[in-house]
Amino acid sequence: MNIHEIYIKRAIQLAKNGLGNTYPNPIVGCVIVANNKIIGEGFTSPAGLNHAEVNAIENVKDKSLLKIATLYVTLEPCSHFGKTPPCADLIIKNNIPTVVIGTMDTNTEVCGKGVQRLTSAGVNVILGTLEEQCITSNMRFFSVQEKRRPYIILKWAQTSDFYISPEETKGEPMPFWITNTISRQLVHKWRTEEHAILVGTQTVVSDNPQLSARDWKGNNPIRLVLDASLRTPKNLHLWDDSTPTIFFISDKEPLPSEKFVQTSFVAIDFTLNIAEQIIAELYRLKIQSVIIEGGKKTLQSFIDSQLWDEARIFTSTQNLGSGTKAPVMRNFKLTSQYQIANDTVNLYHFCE
Ligand SMILES: NC(=O)C1=CN([C@@H]2O[C@H](COP(=O)(O)OP(=O)(O)OC[C@H]3O[C@@H](n4cnc5c(N)ncnc54)[C@H](OP(=O)(O)O)[C@@H]3O)[C@@H](O)[C@H]2O)C=CC1
Ligand SMILES: Nc1c(N[C@@H]2O[C@H](COP(=O)(O)O)[C@@H](O)[C@H]2O)[nH]c(=O)[nH]c1=O
Ligand SMILES: [Zn+2]
Repeated sequence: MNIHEIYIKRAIQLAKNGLGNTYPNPIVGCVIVANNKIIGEGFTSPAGLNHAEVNAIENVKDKSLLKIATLYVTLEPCSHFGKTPPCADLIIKNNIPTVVIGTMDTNTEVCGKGVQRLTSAGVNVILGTLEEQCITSNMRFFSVQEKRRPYIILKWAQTSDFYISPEETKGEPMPFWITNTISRQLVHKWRTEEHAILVGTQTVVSDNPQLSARDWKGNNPIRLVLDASLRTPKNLHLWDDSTPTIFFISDKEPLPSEKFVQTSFVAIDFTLNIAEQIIAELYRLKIQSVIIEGGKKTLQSFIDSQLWDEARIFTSTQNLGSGTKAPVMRNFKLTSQYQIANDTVNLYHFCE
């Protein structure tokens, strides 16, 4: 690894601190180096607040060092007035002579313009250090830019004989836990990282899920529910209006007359491909990622439509013998595997 790669790698680590807090902005990390020492570091603050470069520059104690410093940043500095002024201008104003950039910003408002602004002010710009890793660190943002859809993660828990739940039981709806409590806490961490979370109607009716990240520090994702005929009983958690929630309902159904603050409704045609329609709607809403947590029919709709990027599957050691079968995977490659006590986590990526 050369010296530029070492500092960009550190900037990638910093960027990850912003995961789940910056939507709809990308996550960016920035490191400022002078005399072979890091003199400032920063990462993107929540949307509307400081970009990574601003935080890194603000964190430099001795600002006189900026005129001999190199600024490392994972994504091309912005050049437009969004909710904050352009970072390229701030770099120029502080007379930073060299900027090393991981990857270009494909957002049309920025693409190339940040670099152009810097070079025309005489800044020495070095492009493309650890480019692939910088793109991967912002896979949600780049999915929206390039594929014009959110990054899609499938997640489920199955028994060793491939069931995701037992036969329907009567009584209060609640989840049947297959995984251990540590695995479930990891799922809450994952929820804080994604922009939205989706489940199908039967999961809501059977499990009464909350879909919150209550066992981890961070933001709750936007809850998305499939509910063609609005058959979810009104006493279930998803109607509690406690967090932004979107019900996907049939375009043949009337919209509910009740007033909500954080709950809204989107009509789709349930006779057509629902995965495609949901994803198009999420793109329109500028949602950068979605974790789909079941059930079988909903997950299978996305698998069969080849609309997913990652699948995170827990397998426990218990057997159920009967119940709802796990979805059947297609177009995948196994990319990693690890244990959480008795649970095995397999990570798959989509491949054509
Ligand atoms: N172990 C685990 O990780 C998980 C287990 N589960 C379990 O899975 C079970 C539920 O799974 P499952 O029965 O498959 O149900 P789903 O939760 O996937 O919901 C299915 C319903 O969603 C709507 N829907 C989903 N996909 C489509 C489509 N392509 N076209 C039209 N409508 C669609 C339909 O609603 P409608 O009928 O209203 O028209 C359908 O009946 C529960 O027992 C739950 O406990 C659930 C999540 C995770
Ligand atoms: N049963 C099962 C899962 N089930 C998923 O978690 C949802 C419940 O979420 P919440 O109400 O927020 O705790 C449930 O509806 C289903 O989507 N998840 C897992 O990690 N392991 C498990 O064994
Ligand atoms: Zn900026």
